[in-house]
This record gives sequence, C-alpha cells and structure tokens, in this order.
Amino acid sequence: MEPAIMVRGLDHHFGAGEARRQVLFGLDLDIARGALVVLMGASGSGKTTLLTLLGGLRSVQAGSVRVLGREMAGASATALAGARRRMGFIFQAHNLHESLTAVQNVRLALDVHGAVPQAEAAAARALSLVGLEDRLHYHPARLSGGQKQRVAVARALAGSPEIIFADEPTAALDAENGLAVVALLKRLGAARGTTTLMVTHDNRVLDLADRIVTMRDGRLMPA
Ligand SMILES: Nc1ncnc2c1ncn2[C@@H]1O[C@H](COP(=O)(O)OP(=O)(O)OP(=O)(O)O)[C@@H](O)[C@H]1O
Repeated sequence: MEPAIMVRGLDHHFGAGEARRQVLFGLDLDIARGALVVLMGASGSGKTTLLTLLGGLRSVQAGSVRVLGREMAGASATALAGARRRMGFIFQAHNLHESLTAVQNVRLALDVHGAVPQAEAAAARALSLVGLEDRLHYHPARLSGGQKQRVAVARALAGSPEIIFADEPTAALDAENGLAVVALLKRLGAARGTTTLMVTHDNRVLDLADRIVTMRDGRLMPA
C-alpha cells in the first residue's frame, strides 16, 4: 500500500522579486500509514511550512506531495477541500469559540463534513475519548488550558480523519497533560490506523514517536 504521505523534490519559496526566498529545498519523505511521526528542528527550519503544504492549506509550488494517494500539487480548490476532509488539524492556539460550549465547538468542526448523522452524539463521543465527558456543556472560559487543548484534539478527531497534523499540540500543557494528548494520538494509530505528523519541541513525548524526522535550514536531515 502507498504510504500515507509521499513527498518528492518539494521546494518552497516565500515572497516575490528581490524579497523572494527559498525556505524548503528538495524534500523527499515517506510516512507509513498508522505511524506517529514527530517533526523536529530549530525555529525557522520550515516545519510549519511543510505541515501546511501537506495539509493542503497552501499551494505546492514545485515537486510532488501525495497524501492518501492523491496528488496535492496542481489540485483544484475543490480537490484540496475534499482532501482536507480526510484530515484533522490541531494547532497550538486552539482557536476555540468562546461563545460556544465544548460540545458545540466540536460539532462546528463536523459541519464542514456536511450533514453528519447524529453530529451531537459524535461530538460527545470525541470529547469522551479525550476524557472530557463531564465537561460537554462548559464554555472555554471555564476550562483549564489542558482541557481546552483536549477540546481541540477532540475537534480534530471528531470527523474520524485518516491523518492528523498537529503543530506543537503540547506547548500549552504541563508534562502530564502533554503526554496524555500524545498517548491518545498513539492509541488512535493502533486502533484506527490514523497517521499523525506532529511538530514539537517537547522532548518528553519523543519516546512515544514511531519515528523522528529532523529539519535544518529547509532540508530534511538523514535519519
Ligand atoms: N508567510 C510567510 N512569508 C514569508 N516568509 C515566511 C512565511 N512563513 C514562514 N516564512 C519563513 O519561512 C521559514 C520557515 O518558517 P516556518 O514557520 O516553516 O518554520 P518553523 O520551523 O515552523 O519555525 P517555528 O518552530 O518557529 O514555528 C522562516 O525563515 C520564516 O521566516
């Protein structure tokens, strides 16, 4: 079976004219289905840029990016949106809507999938997966930082994604909550075959990774 992610000769530039600058240089990368892969590297090395290209959040300029068997380079906006429906995203700033309860925040993410039968029940299930079954109707203001981050994880999981992209998901968490979030992603890999690619500076979670990929100055370091 084709890997979940297959990248070949990926370059990326930002800016135009004089200000044009290359930030990714000829990346090649395969990520197996079901793996929990940690992406490390110094600030500015290109991790977030790579993640957003893989997630169809920015256009591929040069090279090939195949995700779940589909080429993202040159894909139409509709095709990219279709690809994104098979992915879940967890970002550092959890971006919860303050006016909505935990279960409503998760439901909102399900709405992008169109009509999901029993969306409310699906949202509640995702929240109980992250141990928040007794906080369904709390607004973010009444949740701790760790609990808010777990709502963000539940939101990413609710649509049963095949791939999860996470950008520093443990940054705002203490050791215990950080490990719990990563352990949950690891369990999903085993139980559902979900692939996770996670950017982190958090050394505490490395033991749980199936593989660590390191970037330096826009290049992938040899394993
Ligand atoms: N929208 C943008 N316009 C211009 N340059 C950008 C843009 N986004 C990122 N860059 C530059 O691209 C390079 C890679 O940035 P990127 O955010 O991918 O790094 P990173 O490894 O994720 O860093 P960090 O760990 O600090 O989040 C950096 O030099 C950054 O300044």
